[in-house]
Amino acid sequence: MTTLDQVPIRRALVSVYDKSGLEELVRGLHEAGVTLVSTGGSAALIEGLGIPVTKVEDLTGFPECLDGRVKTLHPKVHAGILADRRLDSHVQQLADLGVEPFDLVVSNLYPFRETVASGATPDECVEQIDIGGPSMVRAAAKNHPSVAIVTSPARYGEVLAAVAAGGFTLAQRQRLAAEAFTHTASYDVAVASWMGSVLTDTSEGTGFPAWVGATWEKAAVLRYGENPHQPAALYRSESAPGGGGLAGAEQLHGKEMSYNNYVDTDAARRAANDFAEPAVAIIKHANPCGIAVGADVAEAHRRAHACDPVSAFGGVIAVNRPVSVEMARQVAEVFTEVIVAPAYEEGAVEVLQGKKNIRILVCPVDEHPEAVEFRRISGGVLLQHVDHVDAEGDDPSTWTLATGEAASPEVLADLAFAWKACRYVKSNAILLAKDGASVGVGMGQVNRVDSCRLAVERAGERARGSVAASDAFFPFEDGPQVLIDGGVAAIVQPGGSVRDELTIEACKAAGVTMYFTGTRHFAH
Ligand SMILES: NC(=O)c1ncn([C@@H]2O[C@H](COP(=O)(O)O)[C@@H](O)[C@H]2O)c1NC=O
Repeated sequence: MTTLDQVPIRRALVSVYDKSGLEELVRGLHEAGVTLVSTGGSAALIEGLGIPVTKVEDLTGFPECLDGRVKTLHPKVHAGILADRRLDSHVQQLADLGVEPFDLVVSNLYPFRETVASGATPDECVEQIDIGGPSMVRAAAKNHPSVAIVTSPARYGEVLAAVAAGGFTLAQRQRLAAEAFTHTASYDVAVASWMGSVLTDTSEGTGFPAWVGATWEKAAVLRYGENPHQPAALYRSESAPGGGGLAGAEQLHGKEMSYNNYVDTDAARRAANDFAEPAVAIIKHANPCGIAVGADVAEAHRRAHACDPVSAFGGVIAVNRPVSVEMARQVAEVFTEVIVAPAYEEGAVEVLQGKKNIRILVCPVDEHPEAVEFRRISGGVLLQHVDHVDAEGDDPSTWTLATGEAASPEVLADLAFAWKACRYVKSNAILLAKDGASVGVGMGQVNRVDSCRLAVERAGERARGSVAASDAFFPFEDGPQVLIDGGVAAIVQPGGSVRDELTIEACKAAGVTMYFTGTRHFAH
């Protein structure tokens, strides 16, 4: 079979919902002598420009009908798109049938995602499921050896350049075809996801639909992955609520973000953004080495940093309010890999830019944080609801006093802070806090007593009079005993061990208050 490298563009089918850039495109096509065929709204726009255009209904002899549900779904259109002009038999059949071939199809689809996001009714959403558009796009993409398909207004400049150059090359048509199938595949995933979870419940009451699809668009190739021998890239979710999140953050300064920077920054944002008051989290290797709230961000940062200044070196900082100049000055004193904030007050970025290497990111606090998280395992993926604050058992008024005197409002506030903060620490997690700031963190140990030792050791003298939170129950009294010996005044933990009595006895003997939350906050 012969290969058609360049196919001159003489006849184009135009049917676009997004009409941006259409005027320049059709003017350019017309000036280059390209014949235009088009659907209702697109044809009206072209006609309005004084450019000759054949309406699809005049081509087919069949009116657009059913409120636009049937426009291009006609053999005269689809035979013109699908004829493989490398085959004499196809060329002959077109001639016999009196069908003229198309060299170019320009189409983009009804705004289904946007309609769903607007809170439209199911009927309105269904009406925005494009049928004729994807059929044309897929047909032209399949037949890329003969036809060029363009789905993005961003490509219109290339179309005009190709027309002038004698047509798209085969390699260009292949790339456009791949882009077109991405366009329709991503569209269909959005439709199928909505149908299987919003329109109807395919989860059989479990809350997890029978099928889950997601589409991701390459945003950047990273220098490398977790280690230099691992190639890596960043892909952006095409269905993320608001389309933002960390993957959509704007970088104002500094070296390119690395794979590990993204992982740590994600952990940092998650920790800082869950607090209502000004909060700062400093993360190393996905664990907080300091987390604190304050009257303002500068105070929160000072206190978070003070938790473990040694580990904060080379850390990633997230803050849930605009960075002030005062905070920027403090941050600039310490080697910091990344700072991420919803905004920067005037002058703050300039102060931070004094440090050549710090990566400065702007990323709004997510209005609708993702409710479900995925974790890949070999051959599959695990889904779970994100462990957001306000889980049952997070409100101190629901806690049970297991032993000791009821905590004063100040101590209770510290316990509530510690309980909230410890969920951002990898298990087994023990977090010591005082006055709304962590003072010692024991993370990621394979037994809870070692996490207690680590937290107390890191807190040093500050352990005395602090409060402790444990992300899960104590299986034995050895862990709590370490905390008691370190001078901890009160403990909060889920409770629920068969040996809770031993832990209660140890606290009682030391006069230490202990609350049970009934909720666990493992983070693996
Ligand atoms: N039904 C059809 O035959 C049909 N053919 C093309 N469309 C869509 O109609 C839109 C363009 O319509 P108009 O040119 O009338 O503004 C495009 O988004 C295109 O994908 C159709 N609409 C829906 O399925």
